[in-house]
Amino acid sequence: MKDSQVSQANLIGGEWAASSHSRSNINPSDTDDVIGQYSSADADTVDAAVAAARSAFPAWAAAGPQARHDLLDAVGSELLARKEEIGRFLAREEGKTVAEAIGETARAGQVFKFFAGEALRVAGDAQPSVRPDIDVEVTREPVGIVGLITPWNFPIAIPAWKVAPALAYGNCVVLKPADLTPGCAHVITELLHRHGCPPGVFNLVMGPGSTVGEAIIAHPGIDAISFTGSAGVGARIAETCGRLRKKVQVEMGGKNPMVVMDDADLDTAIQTCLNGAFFSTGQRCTASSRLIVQRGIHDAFVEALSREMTALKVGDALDTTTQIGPVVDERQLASNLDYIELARGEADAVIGGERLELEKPGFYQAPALFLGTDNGMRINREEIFGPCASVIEVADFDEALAVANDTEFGLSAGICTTNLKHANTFRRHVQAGMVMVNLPTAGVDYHVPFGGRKGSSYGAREQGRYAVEFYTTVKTSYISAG
Ligand SMILES: NC(=O)C1=CN([C@@H]2O[C@H](COP(=O)(O)OP(=O)(O)OC[C@H]3O[C@@H](n4cnc5c(N)ncnc54)[C@H](OP(=O)(O)O)[C@@H]3O)[C@@H](O)[C@H]2O)C=CC1
Ligand SMILES: O=C(O)CCC(=O)C(=O)O
Repeated sequence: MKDSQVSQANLIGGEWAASSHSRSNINPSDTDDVIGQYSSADADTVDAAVAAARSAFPAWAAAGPQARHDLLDAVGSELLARKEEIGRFLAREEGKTVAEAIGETARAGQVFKFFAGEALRVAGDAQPSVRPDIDVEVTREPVGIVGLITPWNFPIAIPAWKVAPALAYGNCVVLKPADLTPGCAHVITELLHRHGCPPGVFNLVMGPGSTVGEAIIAHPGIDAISFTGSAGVGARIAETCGRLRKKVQVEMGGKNPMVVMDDADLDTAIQTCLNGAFFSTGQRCTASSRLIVQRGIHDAFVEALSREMTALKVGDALDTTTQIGPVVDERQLASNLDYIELARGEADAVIGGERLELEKPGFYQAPALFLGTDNGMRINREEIFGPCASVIEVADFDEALAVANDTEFGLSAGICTTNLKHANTFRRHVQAGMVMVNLPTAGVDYHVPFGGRKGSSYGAREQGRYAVEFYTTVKTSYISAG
């Protein structure tokens, strides 16, 4: 145990509430480094959080835009001012590189600032009625109490992009972060608390999804659920919320295609694929896991990508020379290694993919490239969520587009090409919520909608001004002079 180890509590009704159970938060780059003990909530804690949120809701819903703006703006400013310190903490907790973690922290700060502005811009509609002497007004009201369930792979940005719009539009929040990475959500909680968030408006309940998450989903006092995570859990949550008549938004996995055409600039294609497939240790729902490469460029592409991939430095997330941090935990690493073993049977060849033993005890894996694969293989159907990508060779543009769309997912899709017709046709016909031309499939802006189609997403889009659709409900009023 190190000196920096802390003991962190949940926040219920504006009070820090330690539980009798806690969980050790472990650094995946160095499993001897215990970051702290984080309280584990239970169903009673969830009850208390929901009761606090319900009693705070009328005043917060009526608080008006200035108070909401000021709170979110203050949190955003502090995240930006402290992005390096908080970013290093994120790298230590989750394992992405310091540069990526500082970038993610800045993104969380920008998200809070963006929704501070949006709190001032909640607009309605005034329309004439089709009947004489009647006015119609369409206004937006908060949904109520929202339960937010977040994953470990963006431990500060995803809580930020759910919490900030929820509060901006006048909702009260119960947040359950991933049990692997509660520390970053705790940082946001501490900032909201210190910058004067009224008691009960925001509540933090840490602990496992199987107990705390389930209690949030089932709770009759929660009006809406926003979830990001695996496809299986997301689908079950959407079904349960449908049955319970709760508003729901689920963001799940991807099997994102990156098409490389013969006319692509090879350097652009290599940098785009390296980033999209392997950066952030491949632990992004937007990662490019299927590299669909046209025959004429295939051999040069494979040669250059293999060379660049094997040169990537895997190591301690806190070492600034590291390019690929560790996998988040032993379970995810074991799952990646199982897929790599499967690839040894399915693909013609596998480059990399070994477990690495480095100086510190951590969950290190060499990036893996699967060659000579086809789109029907399991490695090309299931989300792996590690630094692993397949190459699928195709004859022409039509085949590339058909392979890109032949998946149950539809989150992000990309194409590397210098041909405007290919770029435009791909943009129009690819079945994905986000399309990238000569850019990695991962790494998105904070002020525009984020989300997918088919098995990747269900419900209204997240982020940007489109977030208003999920976090508000519309009321249509008819007014006659009488
Ligand atoms: N789309 C994305 O961004 C992400 C996708 N994934 C995918 O999911 C796989 C597994 O990762 P994992 O972290 O286990 O993803 P999960 O879907 O299990 O976790 C996401 C969040 O949901 C919670 N949760 C889990 N089970 C339930 C439940 N029954 N009811 C309510 N909440 C629940 C988790 O809690 P807790 O973890 O605390 O128990 C966590 O907060 C990855 O390998 C990857 O394929 C994972 C993370 C992000
Ligand atoms: O690619 C990004 O910038 C965001 C990815 C993301 O939200 C996720 O992996 O959950």
